[in-house]
Amino acid sequence: MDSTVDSVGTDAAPAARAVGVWKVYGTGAAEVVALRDVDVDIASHRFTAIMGPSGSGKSTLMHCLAGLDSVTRGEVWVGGTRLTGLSDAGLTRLRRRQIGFVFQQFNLLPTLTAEENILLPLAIAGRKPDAAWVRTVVNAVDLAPRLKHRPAELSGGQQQRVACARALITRPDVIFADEPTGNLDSRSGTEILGFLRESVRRYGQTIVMVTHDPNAAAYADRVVFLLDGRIVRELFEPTAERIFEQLRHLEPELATGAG
Ligand SMILES: Nc1ncnc2c1ncn2[C@@H]1O[C@H](COP(=O)(O)OP(=O)(O)OP(=O)(O)O)[C@@H](O)[C@H]1O
Repeated sequence: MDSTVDSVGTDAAPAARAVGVWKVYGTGAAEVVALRDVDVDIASHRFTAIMGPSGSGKSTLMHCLAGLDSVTRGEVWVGGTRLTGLSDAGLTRLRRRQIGFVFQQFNLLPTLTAEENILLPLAIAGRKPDAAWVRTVVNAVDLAPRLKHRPAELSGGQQQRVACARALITRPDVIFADEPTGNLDSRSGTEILGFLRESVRRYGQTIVMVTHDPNAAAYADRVVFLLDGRIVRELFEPTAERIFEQLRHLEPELATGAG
């Protein structure tokens, strides 16, 4: 495990925060409380993983932190901006400028080349690419020979590397990665996790990743565990073994299966 980052504590202001966040879906008999009074600070220049059993609220928390979903009560901040209360246009602007996304399904535009996909967030924001930074990012994901290829001509791992480069190209306050290795074989998954880890260490990127996989979460500086909409534990400088141990307490059926 790369431990060049001193992962416990940082002087920088959090890159994102949830303060007393509740998320309730539906009403009456159909009501589901997905988040219950969640407080979390996402440290800047750190890699944070969110774990927990299915239905515990991981995706909901990520979507609320990223401004993709509204909260029922409480506040969400990204950088110095309070998301709660922003108009739809304001939220869209903030997502474009301050947030990057990596999805399980890659979500590349099929008609664009790898290079065009990578540069798309800059094009949408009307920003000129910084040639040196583009080169750095493309080399970091080892895609230089594939830039003119379309997604259908790339392997899953290569497509996810394009998606990572696209997320990094604007140097956002936070990159949110939703099961980024969920659709990849283990070798490609390891490459992606190595790249995410490196982007924190070398470029000071902030990353939040939802994952079910203890081996993936072990790349993070910190793992936050959700259960039934609440944050119940956290681990700093985690190992896969310690993460698995925590999950065994949260998921009794996993313990039975493992025993
Ligand atoms: N749009 C929605 N409408 C109603 N209920 C929802 C909606 N989205 C999520 N939920 C419910 O909120 C709870 C939390 O869901 P969420 O998807 O955040 O969990 P998760 O931990 O990401 O699960 P998984 O690991 O299975 O993806 C679940 O009970 C889920 O059924």
